[in-house]
Amino acid sequence: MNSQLSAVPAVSAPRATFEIADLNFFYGAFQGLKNINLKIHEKKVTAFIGPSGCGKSTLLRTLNRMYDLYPGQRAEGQILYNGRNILEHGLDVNMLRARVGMVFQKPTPFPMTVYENIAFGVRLYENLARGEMDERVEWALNKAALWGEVKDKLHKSGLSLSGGQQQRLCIARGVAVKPEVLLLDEPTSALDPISTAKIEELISELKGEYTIAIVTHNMQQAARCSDYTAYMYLGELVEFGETDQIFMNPGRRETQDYITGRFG
Ligand SMILES: Nc1ncnc2c1ncn2[C@@H]1O[C@H](COP(=O)(O)OP(=O)(O)OP(=O)(O)O)[C@@H](O)[C@H]1O
Repeated sequence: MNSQLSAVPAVSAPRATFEIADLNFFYGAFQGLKNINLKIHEKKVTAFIGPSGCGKSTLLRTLNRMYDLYPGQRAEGQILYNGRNILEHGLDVNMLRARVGMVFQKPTPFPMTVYENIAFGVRLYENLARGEMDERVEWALNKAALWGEVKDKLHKSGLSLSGGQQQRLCIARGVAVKPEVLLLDEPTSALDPISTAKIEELISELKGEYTIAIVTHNMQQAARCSDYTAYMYLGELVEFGETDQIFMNPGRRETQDYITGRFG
């Protein structure tokens, strides 16, 4: 008998891109997030779900300190990103936002050409020769599954594209600076079903290379696109786990009520 043990592949825990510990967030005197503890896993999609006003966008906006732009908003606690607490004073927020890109609910192309929408952000961080910039623009538009539709319109205004194309242009703009993380805040809520399907396909493709966090109101979208799901309610994280488990076998009654539409 062959006594040699067959090789068992090692199952390693996924690496966390962000480790959020005891995070509290305040809009002036109002507390928008309460003691959040959560890991966002590397090269996976994490969906934030929960009823309106529960703090999903607030949580997303802490991950690249977008809230810094608004007076009176502040975060306390710790968000470790590559071993560093990004909530610390003195952090270079521009560098953070280059590593952690964001796409908003409403497509927000700059009032510039398709080409410039992408080149503009790249120029903030890199000094590329014209040919290299052309390559980067094509690469980013390909990543966002948009190149075929716009390659003959590179010098037309980004605002002349359809809503779904504009949103993919915003994703291309985010990807062009080669971030590590993409934060998507309800990226398809303003789009028709065909554009929504394209963005969902894109999310599945991008997750091989990027850590993605997505806020969505669409339960099917969370179930289709994400690997992990966080259910939030009134500023608290109620339940977090693998998406299959959260949807098929939630541990908390509140989570089940929400995902089955019995909430409220
Ligand atoms: N600028 C602000 N000033 C004060 N309170 C705010 C501000 N933005 C959000 N809030 C409050 O913080 C809480 C969380 O809001 P947030 O936008 O994160 O919720 P959400 O879960 O993303 O909601 P929705 O699904 O409706 O977008 C809400 O009670 C909201 O009213």
